[in-house]
Amino acid sequence: MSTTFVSRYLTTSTYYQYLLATGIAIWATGVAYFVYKGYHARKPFGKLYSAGMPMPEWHPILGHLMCLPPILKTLPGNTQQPEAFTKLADRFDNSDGAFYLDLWPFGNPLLVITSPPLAIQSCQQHDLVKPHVLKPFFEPLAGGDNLFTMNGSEWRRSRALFNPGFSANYILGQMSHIVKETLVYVEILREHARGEKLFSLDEITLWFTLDIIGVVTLNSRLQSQRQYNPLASAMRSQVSWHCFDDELNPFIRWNPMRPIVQWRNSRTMDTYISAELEKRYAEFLNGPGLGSPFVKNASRSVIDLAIEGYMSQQQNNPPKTLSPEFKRWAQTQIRLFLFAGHDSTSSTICYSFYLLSKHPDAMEKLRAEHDHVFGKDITKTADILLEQPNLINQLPYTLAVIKEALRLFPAASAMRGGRSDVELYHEDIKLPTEGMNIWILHNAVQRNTKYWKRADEFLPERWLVDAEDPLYPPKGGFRVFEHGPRNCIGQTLVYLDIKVVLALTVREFDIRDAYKEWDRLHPSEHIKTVNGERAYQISQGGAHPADGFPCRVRFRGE
Ligand code: HEM
Repeated sequence: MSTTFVSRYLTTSTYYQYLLATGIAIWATGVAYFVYKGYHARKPFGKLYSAGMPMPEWHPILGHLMCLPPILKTLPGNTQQPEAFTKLADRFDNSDGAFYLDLWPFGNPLLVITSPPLAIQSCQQHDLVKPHVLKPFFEPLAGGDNLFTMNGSEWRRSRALFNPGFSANYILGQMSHIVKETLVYVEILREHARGEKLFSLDEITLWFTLDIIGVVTLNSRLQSQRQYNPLASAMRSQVSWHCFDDELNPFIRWNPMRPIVQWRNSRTMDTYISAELEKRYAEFLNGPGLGSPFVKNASRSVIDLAIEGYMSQQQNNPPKTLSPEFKRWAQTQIRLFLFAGHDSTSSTICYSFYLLSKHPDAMEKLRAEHDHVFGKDITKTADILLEQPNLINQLPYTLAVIKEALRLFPAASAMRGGRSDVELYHEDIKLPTEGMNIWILHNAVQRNTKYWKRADEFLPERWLVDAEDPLYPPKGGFRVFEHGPRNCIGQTLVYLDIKVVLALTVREFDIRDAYKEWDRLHPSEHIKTVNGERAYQISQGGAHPADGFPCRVRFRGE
């Protein structure tokens, strides 16, 4: 009996020793791997630093990790990363155009661009690819490689396929759909005005922009402003569960529920889109070719263009059902359009209302322009727009207001992958780009005081003056939709959409932020402004106004 005891004891002890040794070996391998990766991550920055390239004080072990905490301390906890980077640029010399940033292991190697000439070089003069780091951001939203993240011939083919759906003429032809959805939005604003309640403007606007992009993409009404729609709800849920690169809270970053919820949302979106694809394909097969270019007023919605592209590859012998590969591809593109098409537009609508409410003189000019173009009877505006959609192109001041909102509060930015044979020229310095993710920081470029006069002021007039006027926008300074081949495919829709919204709302309502009231209801000691701005931008898909833009709306004159 005692022998059994000893052998068991020895066996158990050996087992624990084995376990301990394995643990130590794994830990040592992990540490060695971490050191190896760290060394290779820091090495290029060491060279750049020694060569005097623009960057904050760099440390061989910590890189730039210690630069950010003092800045983050001065900002609200949820502010978007670009705010911290812009502030960082103010803290060292030689930083008015670009600077390198080494944030490993919390971030990828960055070359941050803050000046128009360098942005032009990055996106227009060189044909640089979209880098891999964009993929994890888009994966939960689109479900795979998509028009935004693709490169090379795959991207060229897809872009050429979808371009016709976003031409100025075709988008203007969507006026009746846009007015229809906007009238629902206006009715919801009326209900809020009657109810005299505090509400989130961003929230109701997001559902509205989803309904617009739903029509443009799927050729069918989602009606998510008024009722539950599985696709729209899953997309909004996916955005709200999205984890951003700058998320430091480990409980949010590694929330075990996230993959489950995102998987379920993905499945809901794919199932919905798959059914729409099947339905539309059957209509194509059985009907006169609804999306056919030979049919007058043919639809060029994203879904129809995708199916047309598929059919054109079938050599006059279309199969009875869509192939699984095509369906997978189309689902991904459609999900991307639904996300990109609603998220940033909503934010811009909120900021347009916000800036107008802070600048009564601009609001007065805007209303005068609408009175002049549509007449003083505001009940007729929608019908006038339906009868003469072209009138929407006769609103120069309205367009200037929207551009100024986009300049001051850009909802997105751009990124390109650097290359060993590409250097950017900044004054007399050559900036190597190899191994860097070149981040064109629209916030910083569009407020760069070296190029823009009165950069932080809301001045719609700058979009209406002659080139000799000091206020005139600098070349390449307005990048909100980027320039060059990878520019935003949806920009015409954005302008049309927001112009219609303003035309149908500003003369009926006074829309004001209610941040003071919100802060009274949600007291906290935390910092709540960025450069004195309470409606600062946070990452939530694209950049959105903090706290969903709490707001109150009243009928004008009440
Ligand atoms: C205020 C609203 C919007 C802003 C600020 C915005 C901004 C941008 C920017 C900056 C890019 C280029 C990114 C880069 O170069 O890395 C882009 C690309 C893109 N946008 Fe938008 N966008 C808006 C609305 C829309 C809408 C309404 C749609 C859909 C109809 C859309 C669909 C896309 C797509 C598909 C791309 C990728 C294009 C390509 O690479 O070929 N966006 N957007």
